[in-house]
Amino acid sequence: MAAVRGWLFDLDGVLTPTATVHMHAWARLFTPYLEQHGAAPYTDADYFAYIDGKPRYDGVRSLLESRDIHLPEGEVTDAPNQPSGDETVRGLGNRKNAAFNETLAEEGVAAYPASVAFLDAVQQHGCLVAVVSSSKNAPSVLAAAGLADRFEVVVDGAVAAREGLPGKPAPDTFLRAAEQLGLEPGECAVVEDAESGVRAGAAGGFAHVVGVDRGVGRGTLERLGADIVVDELDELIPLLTTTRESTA
Ligand SMILES: O=P(O)(O)OC[C@H]1O[C@@H](O)[C@H](O)[C@@H](O)[C@@H]1O
Repeated sequence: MAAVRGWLFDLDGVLTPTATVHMHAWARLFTPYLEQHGAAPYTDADYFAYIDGKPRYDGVRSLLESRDIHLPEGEVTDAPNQPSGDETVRGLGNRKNAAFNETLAEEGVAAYPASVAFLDAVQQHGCLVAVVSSSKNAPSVLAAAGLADRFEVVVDGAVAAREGLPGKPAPDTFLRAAEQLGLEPGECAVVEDAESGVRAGAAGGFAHVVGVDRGVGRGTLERLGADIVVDELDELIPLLTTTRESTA
């Protein structure tokens, strides 16, 4: 860890507890939808396997494919409340997003204290930091959590769409963040809680992939490529002790 000069953090589930907000919003979409369509019921395991960490419409498509349901893509402007039978992938994604924003506005966001402690520590050790999130809501979540000014670089879902970067599990968004920090992938560590995110980190040739176990499970995170798994990020602070010398 001493040679790491840049930390590339996922947001939802790593810095803020918003993976849970996303998870509930997806359940609000898919529980009634799958029931109405006579498909196998939606479970939390579906979220981890098919949706977690992926860009919004990739998550919709991936879950529907698991039930052998194939819908037209539609347009980003498709209404969230399309009538039954006329739904599109994008309309369903927009329905989930409305549910997400409703909860965010009602409940607000407080960052994980241990993650903020780790962020403080890596910055004190002279490392550069970026957020790499599939979410187009990343800027509003960062602002709500009081973290908007803490990162040199933010590569979120909107940046990825604008630049045509494939989303996680492809490594491209992490690689772009390293490039924007002016660092090689081998000088950066990726921090992720989602299966798709750990896969992306493992595919990118980074110095370390840190898994944060928020429900996926230590064994799965390790199998997919995490070389360290923690329950909370402040467990890593003692490993940073020599970083300042090596980056000076
Ligand atoms: O719909 P958004 O906010 O652009 O986010 C897409 C995805 O963003 C990821 O960060 C979350 O882990 C996923 O659960 C979410 O579905």
